[in-house]
Amino acid sequence: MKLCITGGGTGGHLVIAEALVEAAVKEGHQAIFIGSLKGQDRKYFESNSKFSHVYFLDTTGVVNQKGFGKLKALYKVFLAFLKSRKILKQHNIDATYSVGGFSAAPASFATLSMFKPLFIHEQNAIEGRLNSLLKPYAKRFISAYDSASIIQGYPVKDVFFKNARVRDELKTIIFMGGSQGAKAINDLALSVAEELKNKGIYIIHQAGETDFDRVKNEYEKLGVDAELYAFTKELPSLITKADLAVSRAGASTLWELTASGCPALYVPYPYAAKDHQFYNASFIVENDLGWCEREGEGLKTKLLHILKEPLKEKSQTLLQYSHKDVAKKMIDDVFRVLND
Ligand SMILES: CC(=O)N[C@H]1[C@@H](OP(=O)(O)OP(=O)(O)OC[C@H]2O[C@@H](n3ccc(=O)[nH]c3=O)[C@H](O)[C@@H]2O)O[C@H](CO)[C@@H](O)[C@@H]1O
Repeated sequence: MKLCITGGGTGGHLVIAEALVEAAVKEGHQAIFIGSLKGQDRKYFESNSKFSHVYFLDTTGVVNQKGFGKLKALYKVFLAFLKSRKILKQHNIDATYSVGGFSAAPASFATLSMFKPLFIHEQNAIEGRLNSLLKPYAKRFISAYDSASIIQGYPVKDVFFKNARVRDELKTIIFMGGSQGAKAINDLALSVAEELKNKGIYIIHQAGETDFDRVKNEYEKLGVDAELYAFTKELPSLITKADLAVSRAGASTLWELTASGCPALYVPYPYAAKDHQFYNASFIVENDLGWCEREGEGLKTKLLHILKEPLKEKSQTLLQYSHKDVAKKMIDDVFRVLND
């Protein structure tokens, strides 16, 4: 089977594309990638991936544009749609899996225009605009937050399950800002760094590329020896080391922490479309698996309170909420649909 995987923009979409291509290749299939020149698509797949071919088309987001900008963005999508049709034909693609984000639009529409099946993975608790638009025409709509989804669970990498463990005692804390870093989480970490040091709690901190130097300087001024990263491919092993996380509620990170059994305080990105990060974290709070607090004055107090909370029960229960082999199930499902 020859698949096209499309979409991206941020790490949260791209890790799903990565999980899918890895599962596809493992099952003896081939996959190409169609993404955008904008966003993080090239950083993830340009020089190192399991895709047989990768294409980065000239597209930008449409929904956030106004007036002439919107027309220009739509025209770019149209040109990329024509290009995608050529690419899909050239590779004789059987089906397309969209992982969402604006860069998914051209290849998704091209797939439908060629009467090939389109599969969609929605990462978030609130549907993205493009995903909602395409949903009625898709063969499948897979989401960890939808009880009607034919496949349950989130396609988390195996490594998180392999190294999962029950957290009992708070020795190490990890601060994570998602694929782009988060200033609010960086500021929170710095505001409690001395207290953590005094309690003997070791700090791991993924600060993002743009704020990295400032955060490094601040830790130096405070005399706190934190293990600091801008962006790191070592996140799975860092999460394994941690007993508690303070994190944005990006869907991939949230399900990775869940699979790992690491309880977390989620601080949703306040400007996420339709506040989806808050809703991503809602099930964590509703099921007493962790905590969620919006940015603002109460955040530091909340974290200091959580430092005294027991972790074991939450950690144990988190492990029961994870589903293994979801990416493989998604690929097997495409194969089944094509051979029905
Ligand atoms: C600001 C925004 O709109 N963010 C969205 C984006 O988040 P974002 O791109 O931050 O995505 P997630 O938190 O879902 O995933 C980030 C991924 O990058 C990995 N990682 C991160 C940092 C690092 O240094 N190294 C590393 O490997 C994480 O392990 C994870 O696999 O996509 C998610 C999935 O659609 C959404 O839920 C988020 O709301």
